[in-house]
Amino acid sequence: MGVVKLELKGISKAFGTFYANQDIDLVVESGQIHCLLGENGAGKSTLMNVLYGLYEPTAGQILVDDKPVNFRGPGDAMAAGIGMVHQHFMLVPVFTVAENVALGAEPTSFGGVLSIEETRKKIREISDKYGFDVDPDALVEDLPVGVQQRVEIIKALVRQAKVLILDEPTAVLTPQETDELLDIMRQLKAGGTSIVFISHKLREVKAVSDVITVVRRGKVVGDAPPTASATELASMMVGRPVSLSLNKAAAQPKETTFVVENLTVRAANGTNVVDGISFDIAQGEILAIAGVQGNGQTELTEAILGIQEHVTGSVVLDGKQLLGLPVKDVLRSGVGFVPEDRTVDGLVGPFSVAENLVLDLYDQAPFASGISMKPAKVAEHAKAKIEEFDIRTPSAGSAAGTLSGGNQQKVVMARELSRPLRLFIASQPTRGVDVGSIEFLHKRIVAERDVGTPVMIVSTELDEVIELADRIAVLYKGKLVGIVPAGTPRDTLGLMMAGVGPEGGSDDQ
Ligand SMILES: Nc1ncnc2c1ncn2[C@@H]1O[C@H](COP(=O)(O)OP(=O)(O)OP(=O)(O)O)[C@@H](O)[C@H]1O
Repeated sequence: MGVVKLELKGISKAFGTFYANQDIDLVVESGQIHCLLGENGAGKSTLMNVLYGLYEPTAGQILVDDKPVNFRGPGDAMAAGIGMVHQHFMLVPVFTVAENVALGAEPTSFGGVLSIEETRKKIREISDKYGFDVDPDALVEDLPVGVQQRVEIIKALVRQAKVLILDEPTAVLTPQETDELLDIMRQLKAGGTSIVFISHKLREVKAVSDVITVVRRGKVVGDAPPTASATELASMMVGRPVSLSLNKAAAQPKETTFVVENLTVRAANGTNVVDGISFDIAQGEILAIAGVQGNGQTELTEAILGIQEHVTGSVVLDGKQLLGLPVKDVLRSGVGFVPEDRTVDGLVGPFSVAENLVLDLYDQAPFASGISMKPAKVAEHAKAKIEEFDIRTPSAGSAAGTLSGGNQQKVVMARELSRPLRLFIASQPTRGVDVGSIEFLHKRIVAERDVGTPVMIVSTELDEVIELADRIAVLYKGKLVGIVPAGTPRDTLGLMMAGVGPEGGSDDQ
């Protein structure tokens, strides 16, 4: 027996005196894809954590098939037929798919522990039914992200989930993996599974949702049909009209001050993950590096920053060779850097928002004099940046790690864009950020260009590349397929991302 109807009634969740959810009513009908749409920090993940038994609500009730339930943990939620796939997967990399699926299965949740043999059989059944194409004997660490995500979905389905919560599942996927996931969601729905889907990408939301509930600042604003336009949805979630296109002025490039020549990064297995790359960026110009994730982007930016080993070639900024310098000296040369994974490299989670906003500057004027820090200056700076970048945080003293994903991203962007820069490098600058804040951050990046900073954007989002770039360099298997001007047709860029040069020749060997 599965869940037919799931109802949240008057759910509130407070952290201290701050209410992340306030009196939320939501009904998820059987076999529907129900989207939750809302700004960063609106309270979507918090609500899902309440529904999955991770947080106890401060007030309100959850009803499964009209009966009140009380979840004391995810085990209870699973037993009631609710499954959740988190953004950061909870898989053991060195185990096989079947071992991961069998792991931690609670006997009561589906009427008995499964043997590995039974688990493999079930995985095959589910995989065939929904077209998952997952091998139960594959090692998880060998699987692409998109397939690992399917393993998480299988885990939930083996535990007989009838309601599946997917919290920003496409944030980590390539465009092709995203299309495949949307297809899987449609198949699951056809099989009677309901899905609560969280995404900031309006195109996806409109493509798969049956109903869209918009939340703002912890409260439900209302429902919208998937036929609503992207602009309507955006303004409903933000509470003001949002412009979805940037309309930036043409670049006025000046002197070329950043030059990369023949940059090569050799991996432990002897292959070149970055293979003889050369490009330059002028002051007042944005070069976007496009490409499918995993084609050398991470290694390229890390090589420039001085984090990678086995790097050869040349990286010159303002006439100075950066290769071989410690990271600290690279940053002190005026390089602003937004890493692709903010939780690992961008923030110190237990530190406050205010401290994170001065991470590279805490020992310099005006935030320090001699060896003593000036807390009043740090607080003043935080107040200004929180306002300017619209960082939704209970206070400047809150630990950065407790902020919502999109707001953590805004902290990193605010910090890096708030000092005099000679070069700005941002990887996935708007990952997990809502449409209203994307509008702001994109304008801010263009403003940095317009004060004369060379800007390098690395993005797997073609929309973002097209929006921001003055020139576009496409990376494929560690090599540059070509550097083309802004305005190059999307189809040409798509082909280049698959390794086909701008003139039509294949760069694949
Ligand atoms: N464990 C926690 N402790 C304190 N505050 C928290 C905690 N978890 C969330 N919050 C606060 O609750 C608010 C809502 O966060 P939540 O993660 O639910 O937002 P969201 O809508 O999922 O945002 P995003 O789109 O950026 O992921 C945030 O302002 C955050 O600071």
